[in-house]
Amino acid sequence: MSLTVSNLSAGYDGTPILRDVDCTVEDGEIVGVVGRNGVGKTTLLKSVMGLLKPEAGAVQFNGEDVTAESADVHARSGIGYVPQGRDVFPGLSVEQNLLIGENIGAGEETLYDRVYEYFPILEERADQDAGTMSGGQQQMLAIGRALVGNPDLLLVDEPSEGVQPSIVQSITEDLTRINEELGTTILFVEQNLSVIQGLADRCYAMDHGRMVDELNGEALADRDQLEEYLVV
Ligand SMILES: Nc1ncnc2c1ncn2[C@@H]1O[C@H](COP(=O)(O)OP(=O)(O)OP(=O)(O)O)[C@@H](O)[C@H]1O
Repeated sequence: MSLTVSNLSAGYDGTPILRDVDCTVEDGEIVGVVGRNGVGKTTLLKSVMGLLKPEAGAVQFNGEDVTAESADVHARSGIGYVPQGRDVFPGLSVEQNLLIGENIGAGEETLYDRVYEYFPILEERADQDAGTMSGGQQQMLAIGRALVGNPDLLLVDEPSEGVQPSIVQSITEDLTRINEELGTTILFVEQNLSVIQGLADRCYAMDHGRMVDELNGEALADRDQLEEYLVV
């Protein structure tokens, strides 16, 4: 797995948001994208997933130019997407939500057993309507739905949003385990400092639609440095 984003520019209805964005994700890495509200983090993930057509630049996945491909082609070629706000289908059961993930994923080998192993609550609540679950449980379901199709790359948009603090920590650990045990590469967007530091091998900082910094090692461990990109 490799992902290379080069000189990417994208926006909405002619309003530019991303400007000349470059970033790479290597096989097996967990890479974060940090930045304040509205800097373009979600727009970047949507552009990578093919949910938004870039105006310029390129997205390469496994060495192939996939800039013009749609989201369903990306999903079948091994990219899983966990959207901001989770977007589970509230009136469908947990199991039906997972089945949708299987159908849009690569489809060769499904990972129901592994999903239930990481998130036992999803097996316990398999018949329950997704909309009746807590924010944290819905986040687990959204991750499980993306994981069940066995993606090589998982894009995760703000896993801590709307999730109570005790569950945030456990979701951070679950994503780390998924990366270590399944070899799933992860690119995530986040504003929660402990999630960023607990999860990322390195991270990019965005401001006004541009990549303005890359933090790893000591810089990533330095709370003050990270907070520059998080505190308004
Ligand atoms: N569908 C849309 N149509 C028009 N403008 C949009 C749309 N989605 C986002 N924007 C605008 O694009 C800019 C970047 O939004 P984006 O969601 O990418 O930021 P973000 O860094 O993910 O922030 P947040 O953490 O608040 O989600 C914002 O100014 C936002 O208002």
